[in-house]
Amino acid sequence: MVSITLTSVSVEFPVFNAASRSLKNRVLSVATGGAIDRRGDGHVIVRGLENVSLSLKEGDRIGLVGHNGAGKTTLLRVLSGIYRPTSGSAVVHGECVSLINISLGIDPEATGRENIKLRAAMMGMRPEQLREQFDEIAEFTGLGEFLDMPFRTYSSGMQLRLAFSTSTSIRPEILVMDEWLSTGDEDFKHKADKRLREIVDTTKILVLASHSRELLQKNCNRILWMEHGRVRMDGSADTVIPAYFG
Ligand SMILES: Nc1ncnc2c1ncn2[C@@H]1O[C@H](COP(=O)(O)OP(=O)(O)OP(=O)(O)O)[C@@H](O)[C@H]1O
Repeated sequence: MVSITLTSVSVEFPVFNAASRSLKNRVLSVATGGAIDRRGDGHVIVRGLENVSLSLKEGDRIGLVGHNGAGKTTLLRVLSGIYRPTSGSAVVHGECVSLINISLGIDPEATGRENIKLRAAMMGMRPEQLREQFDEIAEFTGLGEFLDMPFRTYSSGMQLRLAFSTSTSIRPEILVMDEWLSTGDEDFKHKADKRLREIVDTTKILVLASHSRELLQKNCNRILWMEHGRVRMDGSADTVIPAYFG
């Protein structure tokens, strides 16, 4: 059974060169950022997540919302094993793939074709699976002869096409992503939307951080509203989306 359980998870980032004297009077009345605190030893920390407990089960299509710095990326990183909680525990049952890093596995000097292989390998795709899917991935990029040019010669939209096409060729049980995947030119966006839909339909648990009401409405059935590293609201998309977007 695929599931994710977080119990009292906190993630703290020590900051060694903060102008700490000016932090004394910080109040949490501003919407952005996690809590800034000073530990007993005088060191300043930023709390990316504070005491988050969650249980995600099969069929959950979670949307993460919250202002800048609310803790969405930090939570995605905990779910995909990039960060370990400073305290508390995160237990993930199931194969989890995260699409939160557009530059994962990319070598700017290598060609597009080589980079498809590098990135696929970094995502854990097996060689025989890659051989089977390579032509389809290359075709989906729509990059034609540019696939034989070094990646550094690509525009940002072309880089995105390559990363998107490669990343979305796998079908994990748990998919953790943010909204970089939803950008690109109109032409590609249409193709990408359809591809995204297929992935969303086949994964058992989806966690998507986004500032786009439309994207969340289309893909999510449960929304977590993060604020200052805590969960402010957790409920159905119908309830939380109107509450957050106002
Ligand atoms: N490497 C780091 N060092 C110090 N503080 C960090 C680090 N990464 C994140 N933070 C802090 O943790 C808090 C949560 O950041 P996070 O990136 O999770 O926010 P977010 O909700 O993804 O924001 P956004 O919508 O802007 O992407 C912020 O206050 C941020 O300053």
